[in-house]
Amino acid sequence: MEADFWHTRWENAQIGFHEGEVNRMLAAHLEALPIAPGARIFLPLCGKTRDIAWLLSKGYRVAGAELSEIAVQQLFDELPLVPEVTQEGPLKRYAATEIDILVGDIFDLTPEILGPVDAVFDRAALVALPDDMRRRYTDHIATITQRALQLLVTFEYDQSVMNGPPFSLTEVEVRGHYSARYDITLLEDAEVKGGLKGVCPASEKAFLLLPV
Ligand SMILES: C[S@@+](CC[C@H](N)C(=O)[O-])C[C@H]1O[C@@H](n2cnc3c(N)ncnc32)[C@H](O)[C@@H]1O
Repeated sequence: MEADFWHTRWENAQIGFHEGEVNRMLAAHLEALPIAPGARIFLPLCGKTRDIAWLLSKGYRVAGAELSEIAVQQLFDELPLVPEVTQEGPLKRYAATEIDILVGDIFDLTPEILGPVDAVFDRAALVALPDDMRRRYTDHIATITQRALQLLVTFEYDQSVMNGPPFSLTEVEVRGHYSARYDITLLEDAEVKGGLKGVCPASEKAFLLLPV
């Protein structure tokens, strides 16, 4: 997806992907992550997800990356927190106590700008990207996080019935992207109640990726 696609979605408040409450897979499986209290968790393509508020309330530190400044302004308004905003090369950093969100193209994010992270929570990030961007994205995530462990949430459905995003990913494709770098465990495979976008039978999967 091109940047304009996402900017337009945020400008027009077409954000059906936004859950408005903590993601069920995150709440169910956070305890499966071998991380210490206060760990720093990175949410790529974070939008204004309420997962951030939930993780902060559990005592974790949060980092995020998001293209849309509208999304990030709404995120801080809704937390509510007043950010300090600084420019870091092509990115902006919105920072407050225990939270840093880098605003701009995630492919401009470097390990130095991101800083060390202990885990990645990928919900609606890998599946938001078309096939030709996914290989670049998975390589980049592994690089900028120095192969931090991941909790990854994906959807699988008949792609001929509906167009993405979110795009359908099979377990084989997830393994194709990540098995050279991580041991992969399928934690849960659950039917999406009512179907994806209320129309398409789908399953939602949670994977734990531990660096090898
Ligand atoms: C499907 S939404 C998911 C948002 C969030 N993870 C959630 O669960 O609500 C994908 C988000 O990725 C952002 N995005 C898309 N391409 C991006 C890029 N290259 N760099 C940073 N963010 C990007 C979009 O603006 C959008 O907010």
